[in-house]
Amino acid sequence: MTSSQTAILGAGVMGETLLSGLVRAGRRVDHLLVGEKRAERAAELTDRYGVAVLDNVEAARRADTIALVVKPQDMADLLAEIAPVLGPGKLLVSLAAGITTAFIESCVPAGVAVVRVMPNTPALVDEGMAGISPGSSVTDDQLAEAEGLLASVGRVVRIPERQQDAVTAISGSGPAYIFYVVESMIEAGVHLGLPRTTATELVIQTLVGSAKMLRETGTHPTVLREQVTSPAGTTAAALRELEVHKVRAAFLAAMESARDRSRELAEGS
Ligand SMILES: NC(=O)C1=CN([C@@H]2O[C@H](COP(=O)(O)OP(=O)(O)OC[C@H]3O[C@@H](n4cnc5c(N)ncnc54)[C@H](O)[C@@H]3O)[C@@H](O)[C@H]2O)C=CC1
Ligand SMILES: O=C(O)[C@@H]1CCC=N1
Repeated sequence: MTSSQTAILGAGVMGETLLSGLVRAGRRVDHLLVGEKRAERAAELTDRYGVAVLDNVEAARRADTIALVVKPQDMADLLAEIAPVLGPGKLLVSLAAGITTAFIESCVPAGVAVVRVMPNTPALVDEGMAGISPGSSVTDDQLAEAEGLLASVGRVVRIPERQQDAVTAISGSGPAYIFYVVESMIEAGVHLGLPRTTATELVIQTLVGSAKMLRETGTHPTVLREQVTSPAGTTAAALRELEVHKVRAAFLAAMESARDRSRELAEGS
């Protein structure tokens, strides 16, 4: 376990997800620092984890690895604030959608290592999926350090940075699409007359079971779907309606839109 200090600047949903994962993974709380603009949120995190909350500049000065977990729109101001205490040897790990390593490098002194990551919220239960890409001056050890932060809360894949907007659209935003499908199926169950608690249990266990089949059998989803679809049966009737309502096309359009929005965030809008 590393003995160096890690700072998390911006401790909202994703910042706390990373913080809690590092704590669960056995990272010593006195090796973790938090910078958080909202005082009441900072107090909440100190209460919950016993972690020290400092101002951003002090946290960035003390830490070797600095996770940037503010909204993309807040990134330029945060970098301007901490740039004076950055220099070679510091590692910045950005979790922000859209923001490129080139942009971050342009805001900080030369020689600062920058790694771009796109995580997702299932990291909260150690089932996260993260895509990770190094900037222009990252050593193997620094990339491994950044990878280790995310590996403590799930899986990590190294990807070329040009794929980050697509990764954001698929796995970064992905849990929201799954939760949306789950909500829709529960509502449908209620519509069909099931008690809400029953519908909820049926849908969640079906989701978990299906996910486990995908992972454990390694069978292609098309084959698994065909196995459920009896000739002239109930599933075929349902799938025909999904095709009529262009659900597959809607998923493609939705993810293209997320990819495009990630690109726009890079331009500060
Ligand atoms: N929520 C998610 O599922 C995912 C979020 N992300 C990325 O993580 C980043 C954060 O997103 P969320 O946690 O959802 O947003 P959030 O709004 O919950 O958290 C952002 C936090 O940053 C704090 N903050 C803002 N400016 C600050 C500053 N200058 N210094 C210190 N703290 C500051 C805010 O008070 C807030 O607590 C975004 O860039 C987003 O693109 C990436 C993948 C998934
Ligand atoms: O919605 C967003 O912009 C962030 C990035 C990926 C998931 N949540």
